[in-house]
Amino acid sequence: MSCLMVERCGAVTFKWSEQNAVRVRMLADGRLNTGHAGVLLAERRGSYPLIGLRVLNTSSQQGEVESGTRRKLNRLLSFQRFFHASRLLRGLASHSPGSLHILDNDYLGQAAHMLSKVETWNFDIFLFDRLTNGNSLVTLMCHLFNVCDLIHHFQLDMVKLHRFLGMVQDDYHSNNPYHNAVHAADVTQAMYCYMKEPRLAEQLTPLDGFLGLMAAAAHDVDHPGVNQPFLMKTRHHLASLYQNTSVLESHHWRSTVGMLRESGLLSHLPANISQDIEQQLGSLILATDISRQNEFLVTFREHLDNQDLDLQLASHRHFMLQIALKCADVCNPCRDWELSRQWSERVCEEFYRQGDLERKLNMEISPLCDKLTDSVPAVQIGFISYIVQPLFQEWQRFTEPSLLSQMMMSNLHKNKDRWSRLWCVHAASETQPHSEEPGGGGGGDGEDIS
Ligand SMILES: Nc1ncnc2c1ncn2[C@@H]1O[C@@H]2COP(=O)(O)O[C@H]2[C@H]1O
Repeated sequence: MSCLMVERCGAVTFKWSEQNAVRVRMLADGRLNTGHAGVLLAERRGSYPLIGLRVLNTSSQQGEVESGTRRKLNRLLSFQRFFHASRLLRGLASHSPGSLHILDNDYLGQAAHMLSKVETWNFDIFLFDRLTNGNSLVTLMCHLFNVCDLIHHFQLDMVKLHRFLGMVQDDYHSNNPYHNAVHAADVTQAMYCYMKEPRLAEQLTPLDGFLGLMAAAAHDVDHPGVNQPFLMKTRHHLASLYQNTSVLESHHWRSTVGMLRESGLLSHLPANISQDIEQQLGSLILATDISRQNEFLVTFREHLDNQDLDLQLASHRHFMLQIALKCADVCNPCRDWELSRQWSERVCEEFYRQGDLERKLNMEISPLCDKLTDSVPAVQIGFISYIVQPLFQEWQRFTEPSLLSQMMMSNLHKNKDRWSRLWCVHAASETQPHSEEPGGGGGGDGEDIS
């Protein structure tokens, strides 16, 4: 028992202890300088380029940036790769098949108990992540693939599946407060709940189930923790690669395709099938671009008004998978308050970090990213009002309405009221008479939210 505890603590310590973190970072920097990691990682990920954040020299107005900041920026997008490589070199890959063995039986028992209720809306993904020692995404996906009979249906090789899921989980940045593997697991759990909605479940094929879960798990992989406008204004090479259009989503998709090919997960399928899967995954992941919210909402509303959704048509099922994934991606305000509040704080923390970076670089601070003026309650009220509520109103109509969608709407209203009360308290405590009005949403992406 004590031996197990030491190993378990060791695993956690490796991830979080500042001392070890510094060591890993120094290793990362060393490799960055010698270029060894570039070689090593290029071998591991042949399909897409190593990311280096080139925010420097973007504008003469920005002036000189001190070298410490320069180093930090270089790390912003590449650290995960170096971190992962260093773990591989030391045989510490978190997704090794035996990784759960270092957990107490007690923890495993509780995690298994949670999985037996995976379709419940108050599933606590933060607790599940702790119980699985940070392996929530891999553990959840393996479980869902089993219960949906996808392993048997697609004759998947379990080793390859585990390897693929491990790569996906590891390529999320654990130092992002919001866009990390726990968010991916949360979206996957929500997606599963939505695919279980009677109106959808009756019609979905195994391929739909496979695509829905895979897209949810991978939809934000390798997210750098800053948004598209930031990548554009800093002239990041991904922005030029994807011509300033769905830059992050395109990267999430192409990264997923790279990992699929590298793991060989679909290599036993005919080429036309695996190509179709890659394309459909792309269409699903690209639909999560929040700047396309209005486009999807209008089409969804039209279908509902005309009552012309025919879920026996593959194209209509695909559209509903896109909508379900979009709902899952922004469903955190529909969760119970305690879960919802944590996501709200995390997403705002990520916005504020971007804002702090922009301030440091003498750049204009992006909407919602200024911790001095954009309070969490104000950001939440705007996001709920302009993004979440309009989408979930239509989703509720689609489900005719189901118990789940009624519960989500009830949570949404309660959470909005609670943020409104908190906003009043916050506004009253502000000394300046011109405290901000609640508004905006969606992470300052300049999205169309009319
Ligand atoms: N609780 C929240 N408050 C504000 N914005 C959010 C919240 N949850 C999600 N978002 C935004 O919704 C966006 C959905 O797409 P992204 O993952 O690119 O980035 C996400 C965030 O910018």
